[in-house]
Amino acid sequence: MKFAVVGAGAIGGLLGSRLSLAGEEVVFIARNQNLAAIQRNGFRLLLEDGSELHARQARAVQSMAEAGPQDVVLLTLKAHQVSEVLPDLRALFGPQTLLVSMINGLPWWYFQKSGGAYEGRSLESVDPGGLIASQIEAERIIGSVVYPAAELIEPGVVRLIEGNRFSLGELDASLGNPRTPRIEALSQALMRAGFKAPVSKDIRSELWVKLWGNLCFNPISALSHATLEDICRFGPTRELAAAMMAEAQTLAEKLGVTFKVSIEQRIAGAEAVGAHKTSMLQDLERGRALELEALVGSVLELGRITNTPTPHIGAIYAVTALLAQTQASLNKPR
Ligand SMILES: NC(=O)C1=CN([C@@H]2O[C@H](COP(=O)(O)OP(=O)(O)OC[C@H]3O[C@@H](n4cnc5c(N)ncnc54)[C@H](OP(=O)(O)O)[C@@H]3O)[C@@H](O)[C@H]2O)C=CC1
Ligand SMILES: CC(C)(CO)C(=O)C(=O)O
Repeated sequence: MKFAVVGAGAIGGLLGSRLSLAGEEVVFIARNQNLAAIQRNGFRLLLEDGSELHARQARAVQSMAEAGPQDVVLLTLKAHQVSEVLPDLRALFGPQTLLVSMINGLPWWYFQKSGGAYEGRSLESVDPGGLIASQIEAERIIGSVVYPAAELIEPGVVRLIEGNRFSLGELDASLGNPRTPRIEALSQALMRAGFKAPVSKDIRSELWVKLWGNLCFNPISALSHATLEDICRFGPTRELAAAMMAEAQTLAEKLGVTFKVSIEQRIAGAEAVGAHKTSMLQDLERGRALELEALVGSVLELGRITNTPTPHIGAIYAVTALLAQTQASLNKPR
């Protein structure tokens, strides 16, 4: 299969390098030093056991028009970066091209093909004016939940910290056939590349269990510079995280989401990850934009839509948004 990886960073690099080594035809859409490094030396993947894989055959181009139509587009950008690639993205689309959204947080497509009371509604917090939804047909989209932790440690080099699972789901799985031929083929390709790629009957509920942790641990870590372990072991922040998760669970259940684990179990899972900095803290420390709207702003938006009080989430959002604003002004070229 022909794969284009749009976002040749930690997650995109992990996926693209292993797919390339498994014999798939992979092209990274990259830029700047990352583009030069991949063109010069392919993509290197450092595994948890210290071993290394080297995807020498992987191509990298800056222009999506140069890459041309693909079988699958893996969208592995940060949530706030999606809108900037829209003008060129359609060059990758053929009539049957799939787009797999491999991004943390509530996605722009959340209410597309959902069959619920909010069918087709766009989320202003992550897709202002519905621009993304207008450029990417819902029929192309496969939802995914990203579980591995990885880091782009230098251009063209990704270090895998832990994990190898990417859940997949048709957006209308709950309305019809969750195991379509196209999602089965995608799952098989990812499994041939060494990943776990289960096909979910309810990708939105699985997405929420991941988001349940991200919406609290990521902003709290950015505000405190603490790791997941620190946050879970310090009583007041453990209680704050639990309060935020309870608010989120109330509003999500109004939307038909089912949580298969308890708040305490989810917190225990985060604590088990250990002394790991969340991606939001890593972005803050590197002076990069934060995925605050996708992880927290979008949840507040759903709270308003469902008329659910979210005081703890709102308070943490306010302070983190100010932090992001302050950081942006400090990073502006003088
Ligand atoms: N890393 C992790 O451990 C985890 C990440 N996730 C999620 O996965 C998603 C991807 O995260 P991650 O891989 O860490 O992010 P990275 O920042 O490592 O990768 C994003 C890549 O996209 C590139 N990019 C951004 N805009 C463009 C553009 N217009 N044209 C070409 N390239 C572009 C960036 O290049 P440049 O550097 O030049 O900006 C960067 O290489 C996020 O939603 C994240 O929250 C989920 C679980 C864990
Ligand atoms: C790595 C992990 C799971 C920690 O919350 C994550 O999703 C993130 O950092 O964004």
